[in-house]
Amino acid sequence: MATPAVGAACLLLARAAGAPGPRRGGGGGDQARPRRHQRAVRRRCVAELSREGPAPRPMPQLAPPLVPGFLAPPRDEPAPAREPASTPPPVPDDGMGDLDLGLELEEIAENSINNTVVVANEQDSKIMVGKEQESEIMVGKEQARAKVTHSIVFVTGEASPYAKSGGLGDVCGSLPVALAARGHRVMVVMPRYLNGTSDKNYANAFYTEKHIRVPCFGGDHEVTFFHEYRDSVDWVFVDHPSYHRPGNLYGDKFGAYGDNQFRYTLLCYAACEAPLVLELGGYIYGQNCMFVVNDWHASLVPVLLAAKYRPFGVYKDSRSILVIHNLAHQGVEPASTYPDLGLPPEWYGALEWVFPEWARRHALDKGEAVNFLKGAVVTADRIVTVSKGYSWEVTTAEGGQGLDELLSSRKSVLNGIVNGIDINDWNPTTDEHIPFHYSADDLSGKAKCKAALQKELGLPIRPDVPLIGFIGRLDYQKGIDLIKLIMPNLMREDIQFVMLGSGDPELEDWMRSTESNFRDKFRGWVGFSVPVSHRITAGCDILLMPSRFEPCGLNQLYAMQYGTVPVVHATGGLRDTVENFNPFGDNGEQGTGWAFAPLTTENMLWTLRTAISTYREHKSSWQGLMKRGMSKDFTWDHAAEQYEQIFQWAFIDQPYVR
Ligand SMILES: Nc1ncnc2c1ncn2[C@@H]1O[C@H](COP(=O)(O)OP(=O)(O)O[C@H]2O[C@H](CO)[C@@H](O)[C@H](O)[C@H]2O)[C@@H](O)[C@H]1O
Ligand SMILES: OC[C@H]1O[C@H](O[C@H]2[C@H](O)[C@@H](O)[C@@H](O[C@H]3[C@H](O)[C@@H](O)[C@@H](O)O[C@@H]3CO)O[C@@H]2CO)[C@H](O)[C@@H](O)[C@@H]1O
Repeated sequence: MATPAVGAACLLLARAAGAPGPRRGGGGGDQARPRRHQRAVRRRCVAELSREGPAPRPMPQLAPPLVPGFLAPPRDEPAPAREPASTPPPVPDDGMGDLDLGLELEEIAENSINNTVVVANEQDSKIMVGKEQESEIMVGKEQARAKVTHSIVFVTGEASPYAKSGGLGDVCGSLPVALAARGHRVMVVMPRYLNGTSDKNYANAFYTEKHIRVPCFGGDHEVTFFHEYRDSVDWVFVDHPSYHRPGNLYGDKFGAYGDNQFRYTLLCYAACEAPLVLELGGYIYGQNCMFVVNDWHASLVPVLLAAKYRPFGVYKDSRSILVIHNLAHQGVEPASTYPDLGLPPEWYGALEWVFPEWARRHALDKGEAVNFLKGAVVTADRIVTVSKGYSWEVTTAEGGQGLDELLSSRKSVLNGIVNGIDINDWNPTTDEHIPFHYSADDLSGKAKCKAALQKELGLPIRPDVPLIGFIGRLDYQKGIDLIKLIMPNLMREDIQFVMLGSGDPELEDWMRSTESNFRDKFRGWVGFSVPVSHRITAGCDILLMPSRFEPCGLNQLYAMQYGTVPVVHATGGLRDTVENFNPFGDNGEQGTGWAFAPLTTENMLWTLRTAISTYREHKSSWQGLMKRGMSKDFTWDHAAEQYEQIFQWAFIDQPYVR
């Protein structure tokens, strides 16, 4: 396996336009120090590594005795009071089999290799995974099982329904459930955000009585763990006062929180400890885990595994996979913050990031920074992007946001897997947020959803007018400024347009003013509302997504599932998932929407007009587009199977070590 040396990864990496930068003075502080320091410690490190290391920690057993994590406080310390629980926490399925079915723990242990349970055949598979799960995913379809199961630890800044700011929350809320349904033992570690709007979402999570002290940012910071077992997944919530604040997950109206680096450093340390210290359903997860680290918030995990655990013999048999949902957010802060992270000085090179001269703020700015995501690109055992198209784009100067050279150097371990959708949440035959249900066989409910949406929004109720929708974060990525440019032209057409989004305040204001200028045609719903997003997806005829780049995109998948025809910029996951309409295909009409390129206002307008005239003048073609989209299988099971292949490859290779 290509495991680039950290030193070799100290490239001078250009920051592409739009890539995140340090918020304080272009690197700030004493910027020369880390590099000098790094050279000195690298020399020291070589000497140290050639000496005999400390005695390895005992490997954990399948059953207790437990191996406490490094950061667990001494056992005689008083534990904080247990949060009163109205009902006892449910007993999780340990993923190791239902002992009532006749298997003894020892027998399972004998069958296990590296803590993975090898399933010989379908019959065994039913036994080994224990209780049959009543997941709704299984409705109408037998649940497929993994051939080899693992202990999987997802680490993420958000997971639906607990906390969601966008697509990352959707994926981390449903992929773990899909993997658990296939027989894996799955834990998700994320912050316990309180004092925002989501407190009630954590109501069933109970205090575990475990607390650890994280040595970083000049002190020992106590974090505690809460736990909920739901949908066969162990949802673990890391609790710390810095996660308890009004505003959204990552910032408030003044911008991103200044201490995000601290908040997600805590999360990463806690995630490394959780499998060692938490007895969930009576068992720890132990040291043979598959860490799935998502985006920059979780990116310190593979660095910690390599720098702070493996040198002491811990997590030697674990592997880590970095899942890149969006390269636009990398967690970049001034180089002077490196000592705050509690990492050995010699690991500075793994996170080192140097801005090109043009991106520096003043003549004395050396552009030195630390970059969390880069640290994971260097140290993760494998890398996954959320579509195949994006896995190529990130290796190009245009799409790599400054990490393209490094990602190219890791091509042999880089794959793309298109996201799935949670059909328990996003299903027009059962959706609890929409007023009428429908399917490809009977679309009458969709027409009723459209009328209900028009009524709800105060638009004229007209069945034949094309209703176009947009849903998304109001961010440069999503190309809303281009929608803004075509709006005067579009408003001359006999159409209706509804936008749901929040983010950039200028775009929010533009949505409000466009609504007041075109009261019979345009609605701008400023804010974040999951129910409204469902009703727009069901009620619209067309969904517009002119994203500049889109690692995967979920709204176009939801749209197709709901018979809403997507019109998208052919980029990343949008190009991978939306098939261009072709009225003259080999077997008749083909395609599920329109994917246009290049991304220009003329092209977008022209494509939208083509879609509008197809809607108006070619009703049967339109029905074909709707039905082909609705018949696509975007369920998570397919993606989950592909993730299993990545797990297998990761375990075949040696883990990252220096
Ligand atoms: N105002 C609002 N109200 C209610 N719901 C709203 C909303 N704004 C957005 N949403 C919801 O947030 C999600 C957005 O998901 P996307 O995948 O389209 O984009 P996002 O850029 O957030 O995700 C990133 O991660 C995902 C997951 O990997 C990738 O698909 C994507 O390309 C990448 O940019 C959808 O569920 C959408 O309905
Ligand atoms: O699910 C939606 C996206 O959520 C994540 O993106 C967030 C990002 O990780 C946060 O750091 C933050 O981004 C701020 C950025 O750090 C800051 O420099 C400035 O540009 O403002 C940004 C917005 O506050 O918020 C992002 C969500 O808005 C996740 O990483 C993405 O993959 C998801 O697309």
